Amino acid sequence: MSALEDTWVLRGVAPLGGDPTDVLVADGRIAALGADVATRDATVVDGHGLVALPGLVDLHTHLREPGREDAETVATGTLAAALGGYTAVHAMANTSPTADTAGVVEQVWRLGHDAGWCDVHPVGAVSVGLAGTQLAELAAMAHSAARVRVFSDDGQCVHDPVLMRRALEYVKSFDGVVAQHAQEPRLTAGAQMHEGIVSAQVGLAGWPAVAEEAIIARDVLLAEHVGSRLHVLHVSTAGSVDLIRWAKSRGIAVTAEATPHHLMLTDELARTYDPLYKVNPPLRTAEDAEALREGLADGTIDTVGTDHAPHTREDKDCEWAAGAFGMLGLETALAVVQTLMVDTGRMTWADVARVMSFAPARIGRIDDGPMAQGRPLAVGEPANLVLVDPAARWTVEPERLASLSRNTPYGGIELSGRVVATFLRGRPTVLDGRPVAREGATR
Ligand SMILES: NC(=O)N[C@@H](CC(=O)O)C(=O)O
Ligand SMILES: [Zn+2]
Ligand SMILES: [Zn+2]
Repeated sequence: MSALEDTWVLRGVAPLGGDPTDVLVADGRIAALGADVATRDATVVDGHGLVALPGLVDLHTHLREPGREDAETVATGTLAAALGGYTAVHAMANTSPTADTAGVVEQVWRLGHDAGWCDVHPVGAVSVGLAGTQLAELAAMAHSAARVRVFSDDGQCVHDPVLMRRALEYVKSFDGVVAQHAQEPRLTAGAQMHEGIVSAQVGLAGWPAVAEEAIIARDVLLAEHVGSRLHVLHVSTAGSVDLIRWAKSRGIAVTAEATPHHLMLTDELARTYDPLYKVNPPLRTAEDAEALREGLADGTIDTVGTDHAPHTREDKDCEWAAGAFGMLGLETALAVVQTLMVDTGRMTWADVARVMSFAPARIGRIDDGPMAQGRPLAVGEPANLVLVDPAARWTVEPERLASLSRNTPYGGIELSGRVVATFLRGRPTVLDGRPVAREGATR
């Protein structure tokens, strides 16, 4: 690569929404910050009016490869991630075969590396085949080339308390974390949507809030008992936020995630009977969504995770009960967060960097070493950056998304904030809102 290609000046950008400055990117790192940095041999990006954030990190992405390459591949999902401002994603283990061995996690890691859009950190399954009975080879995955630190049966709840306890104990030896999909299976058998007034009116089987809250209550106590790290995925109820607030006040090592869709959307959408709005956990009430926004703003909720869950048309263009659970998220997450939290004055851009980059990188233990993510925008740090135009307003058009699937719940909705550029260790993956393929990358 010539100097021209790997030296960049980002003119007049606002790091974390602060005072405008120039950023010099050279040799994959932030080489200088300040007014009028040298431009010789550099490509200049006019960044006036743009906010610079550390590259976003998702702790909760479904890439569907191996097994469901008709819904998403590592290449298409990570392209969607780059366009959404992400420089790293954690790929959930509910693939086919399950990512429950060193071999499968290394395969996913390598596919991500070869595609080159962003770093892919595989999540390892907690139990063999996500079956919830036998512990998977956690240490082998941790010590593989993929260096797995996050373990989850996401899609399924680790409902056996003994298995959950063993997993929490086991991951301590390599500073891992168990990420729980909190869903009591007996209380949610056959459930289709949130249990409440709307489910009664539309006649769909309900998924009660207590089915989530009971597992969170149990798991924070288990995490306290064994002195291990617990991460709660896709928190969806006001009661869950209260439980996590309580656990944190006791000093329990729990972190929690909210998804963009649980922050923005409610169970009223089930009245459409369109399975586009069918997701696990289900969209809840307006009061629950407000409690999540409050918890995100006050730090009870640590991260926004997309739970990007691509599904094919065949799995979504059907009646509600037959539809698959899940919705897309990578290309819209930052705009949803800006629209709900920044434009309303509830969060600053520094807060956005915290919940979408610093905290998820720290939880996943990828904030260290040459591949470090979620680092401050400072001289010497790896140049993982996203430039956002906060003044842009756009209407989500499902057909224009890079994901192989089309199941976004935001089609036709106007959001604010567009990703203009994404840099992965000094190399642009997105410029002018369009993908920039790396030479020799797989497609
Ligand atoms: N969220 C969903 O509704 N679906 C996810 C699984 C999960 O995150 O539980 C999927 O893999 O499709
Ligand atoms: Zn889940
Ligand atoms: Zn998920």
